[in-house]
Order: sequence, then structure tokens, then C-alpha cells
Amino acid sequence: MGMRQHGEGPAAMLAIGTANPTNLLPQDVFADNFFRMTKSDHLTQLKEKMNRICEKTGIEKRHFHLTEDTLGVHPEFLDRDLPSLDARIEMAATAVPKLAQSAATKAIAEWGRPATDITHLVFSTYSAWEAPSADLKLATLLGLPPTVCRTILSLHGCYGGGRALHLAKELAENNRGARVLVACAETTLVCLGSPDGANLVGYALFGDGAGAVIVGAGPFGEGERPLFEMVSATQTTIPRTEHVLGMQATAGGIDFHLAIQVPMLIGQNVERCLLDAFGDDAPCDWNELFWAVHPGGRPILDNIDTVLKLDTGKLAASRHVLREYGNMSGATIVFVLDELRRRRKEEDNGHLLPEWGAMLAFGPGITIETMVLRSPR
Ligand SMILES: CC(C)(COP(=O)(O)OP(=O)(O)OC[C@H]1O[C@@H](n2cnc3c(N)ncnc32)[C@H](O)[C@@H]1OP(=O)(O)O)[C@@H](O)C(=O)NCCC(=O)NCCSC(=O)/C=C/c1ccc(O)cc1
Repeated sequence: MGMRQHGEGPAAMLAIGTANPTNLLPQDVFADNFFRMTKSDHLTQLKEKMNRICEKTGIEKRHFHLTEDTLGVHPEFLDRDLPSLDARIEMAATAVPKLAQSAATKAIAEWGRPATDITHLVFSTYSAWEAPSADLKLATLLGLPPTVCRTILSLHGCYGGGRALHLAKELAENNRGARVLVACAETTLVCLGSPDGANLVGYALFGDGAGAVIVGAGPFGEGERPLFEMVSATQTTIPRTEHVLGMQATAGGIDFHLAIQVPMLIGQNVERCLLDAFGDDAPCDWNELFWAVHPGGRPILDNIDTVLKLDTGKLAASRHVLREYGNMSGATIVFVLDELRRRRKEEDNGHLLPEWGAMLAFGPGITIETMVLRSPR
């Protein structure tokens, strides 16, 4: 009893996979397409504003499950005054687990062990609104054993990936031999609607994608290779900010709001979270670390650069993911981790990537998930 039931050492990420719908839209034509499809071209000021916003997002393209063809069959999706929630939920019920399956299949292939060796599944999405939910569908699609312990995290929004990884760490460390599949899948099909003054930023920012990570603690099996050790993790909620960021279900689809103060609030609070997470091990200079930051928006990354006095390029993986995919909410952090390990490979077996790193994810609350990472030597 006791010790033998626990995993050895900190848990580690053993494999990473990502996936996106094939349909993609360059950001420089997004406003034109969006206003044409929603028959809103007469709202010229709003369209100009959308173009101004799109230019400043730091995004070059985004992937979407919805295509012009699908939208042709569902005109109610593009008119907030028509009820569309039922149709959106039905579409998401199939699309979300399938997108997750594409990412998870890649992660499992990299891991090298059979899917039946997965003991736990943690699924995070803002697009599942029914029970049984996307976690069960994914388990079935992947052929996971009927004994797999499933958890669905809904509506953590953009920190869902950080929350899922944090939970997977605790599951892996507390259950010897556990192998946790973390899956995050997000699609804007539940929220995309017609433009109004309040939702332009979200429409300009959010994209569709899925990320999957296999998490386990020691002892490691033959061929299992830790990509990032998950040394410690914390969650912090910024007091009295519950109203600045959120989403809610309406008959016309999921509504969200992103207050203009969000980047500033994150900038003001991020260093304290890092000091809490690192404790006595906090470096004198944050540049000593590698960084996996959720690219919630370009000004969020800019503010973090400023308050932490980071050198140019420290957030390159986050900026790359934002540019190529936009903000895919909870799935985004997995793309950033994947990009970091790709860069590490190119940089001569980890020579240039520092040994220690920090992962940050933010979302409604405002909640900040912080994790101390170690890149094994
Ligand atoms: C690209 C933006 C929109 C503009 O860039 P900028 O450098 O701030 O440029 P400007 O200051 O010139 O702003 C351009 C215009 O955008 C307007 N704007 C500037 N932020 C705003 C604003 N939050 N509102 C509404 N107008 C604005 C701003 O007023 C201005 O309007 P105008 O003067 O008419 O051109 C930039 O501010 C930006 O990326 N903001 C988004 C940051 C943000 O809140 N990210 C979300 C973090 S949390 C997260 O990741 C997700 C949570 C989540 C939650 C729910 C879900 O369903 C899913 C997920």
C-alpha cells in the first residue's frame, strides 16, 4: 500500500498531436467573406472596424469546421435572431469528437503503445452541450477500454488545455502506471453568427482545432520518452474579474464577451502567478526559461513580454501558433507545446532550449493556469 500506488517523479508529457479542419480562411479576406456571407455589407462602419481589428490580431489564417456550403444549408447560423442552438449542438456532437480523434490518433501513434493502454481520459471543450458527451464518443472512436476513467471539462474556455494538463499530472502521479489522454477540441460552429458591435473581436480571433497529449509518470516503459516534465502547477483566479470574460448559451447560439481590459489584467497578474508557481526556484531573469504561453490575443503576448522583460523571440512559439491558427481556445496551448518541441529538435537536440520553462493559460474567471516545465536533458 501507500508508496507503491503512486507514480514516480513528476508526470511528463510523452506524446503530442494536433489537428485542424481542412477548410481555412486567410485573415486578410475574413472581414469581406464574413460580411458578405452574413449579408451585412451595408454595415460599412462595422465592416471597416472588423478590418481594423483583423489587421491587428497577429493572425494570418484560421481553420474552420463550417464551410460556405454548410452555412448555405444552415442560414439560421448567420442570423442571431433565428433559433440555431439545436442544430449547432447536433453538429458539434459529431464534429468535436472527430476533430479530437484526429489529434489523439497522432499522439497515440507517437507514443507507440496501443490505445487500450490508456487508463484515463480528460477531455476539454466549450462545444459539448449534451450527455453522454464528447469524452465517451472519443473513447469509442479510439477503441479505449470500457474501464477508462473519463472526465469532461466544459466551459473552462481558453484555460481548458492548461486545466486538463494540470489534472492529468495529478491523475498520473497518484495512480501508478496510469496513462492519461488529454484531448482538447474547439470549434467556433457553436458561436459564429452575424456581426454586431459586441462580438467582432471574438469572430476575428477564434479558430478551430484540437490538441492531444499523453501524460504519464514513471516508471516509463520501453520506448516512452518524456518530452516535457510537468514539475508543479497552480491555478489562480484574479478577484472580481468574473464579468470581463465569458460565454453563455442563447437560442441563437453561444454568445461570448471579451472586455477590452483583459490583456491589461493578465499583464498585471502574471508575474505574481509565476512567483507563486516557482517559489524559491524562481529565476532572477525570466529569460532563463523557455515559454509556452496561450496566445489569447496579440496584446496579451505583448503585455507579457513587457512585464516580464522578455527578449524578442521568447514567445516565438506562441506567436507562431497565433499567426497560423488564431486562438483555438483550450486547444491552443497544445499547439504551442508541439511547436516548442519541434523547435527544440531543430536546435540540435535541445541545446538551445533552456532546461526550465513556464506554461501559462488564461480564460474566464479570469483564471490563470501556471505550470513549471522541465525539458529533460
Ligand atoms: C486585435 C485586437 C482586437 C486589437 O488590437 P489592439 O492592438 O488592441 O488595437 P487597437 O487598440 O487599435 O484596437 C482596434 C479596435 O479594436 C477595439 N477593441 C480592442 N479590444 C476590444 C475588445 N475586447 N472588445 C471590443 N473592441 C475591442 C478597439 O476599441 C479598436 O476599435 P476602433 O478604435 O474602432 O478601431 C486586440 O486587442 C486583441 O487581440 N484583443 C483580444 C484579447 C483577448 O481578450 N483575448 C481573449 C483572452 S481569453 C481567451 O483566450 C478566451 C476566452 C474565451 C471566452 C469565451 C469563449 O467562448 C472562448 C474563449
